[in-house]
Amino acid sequence: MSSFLSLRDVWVEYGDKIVLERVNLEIEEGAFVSVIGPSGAGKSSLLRVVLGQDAPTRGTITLDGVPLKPQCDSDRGVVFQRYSVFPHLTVLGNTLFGIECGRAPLAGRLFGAARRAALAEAEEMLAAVGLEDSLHLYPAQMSGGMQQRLAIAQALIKRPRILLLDEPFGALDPGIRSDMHALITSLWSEYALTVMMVTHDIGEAFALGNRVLTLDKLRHDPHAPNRYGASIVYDLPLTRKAPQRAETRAVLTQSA
Ligand SMILES: Nc1ncnc2c1ncn2[C@@H]1O[C@H](COP(=O)(O)OP(=O)(O)OP(=O)(O)O)[C@@H](O)[C@H]1O
Repeated sequence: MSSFLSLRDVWVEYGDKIVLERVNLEIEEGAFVSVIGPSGAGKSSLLRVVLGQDAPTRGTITLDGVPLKPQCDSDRGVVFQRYSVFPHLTVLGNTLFGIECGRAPLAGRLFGAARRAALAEAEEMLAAVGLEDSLHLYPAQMSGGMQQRLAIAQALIKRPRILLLDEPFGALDPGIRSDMHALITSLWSEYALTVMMVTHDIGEAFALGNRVLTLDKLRHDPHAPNRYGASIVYDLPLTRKAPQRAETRAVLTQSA
């Protein structure tokens, strides 16, 4: 039986450069997987193939036993290090846009009762990330932490089953980072997410994940540095569990 997300013999190559080779990975639903490794090891490349932004050059990726489509879809949401929000839309507009794109792909706009329902949904999601008092602000009027909260709301509004995080807190100050750690832990449980997070911060990897993967090259050829790619060299299961819903409610209320 295949697990929730399954990578079998996945390779990522750019021309003659092998970035990832023979990546085999089984991820259970509800896991929080942190991915660490040296710069250039292929962490973001791994995330991109799971997101469907790039297709692996070899191998297969399945979600619930079904091959992943090589395109982004609502099963997968993503948050990058740099703000991926639209500067010309307010907080509410940014969040609503995600719903309208999904439900009215041609017009890009909902009307009447459908729009009112979408607004209520957007407001609820923004409350969950602690932005209920900032609905009418534009991104330029907000701190980096608030912009990342908005980016998380945008990713979650499509109700993805997998949340992909690429250095999501890398640009934030330490105090704000720890608030964001509490928030993401709460959302992991509250929305029953499977999370895959790339980070350079080993402390963050172990603090947030319940499984830590290290990507690195097992083989090096100093005369041909592109010849071998990285694979998973360590795969550490941790005993950390997603918090209970009652606990997350308390954190969400505090961070609001
Ligand atoms: N589109 C591309 N075309 C060619 N090479 C690429 C492309 N994308 C990534 N690479 C190369 O693949 C390698 C892995 O890049 P990737 O960004 O996945 O690594 P990373 O582990 O996330 O690095 P970092 O920690 O520095 O962000 C790098 O050598 C990079 O230059």
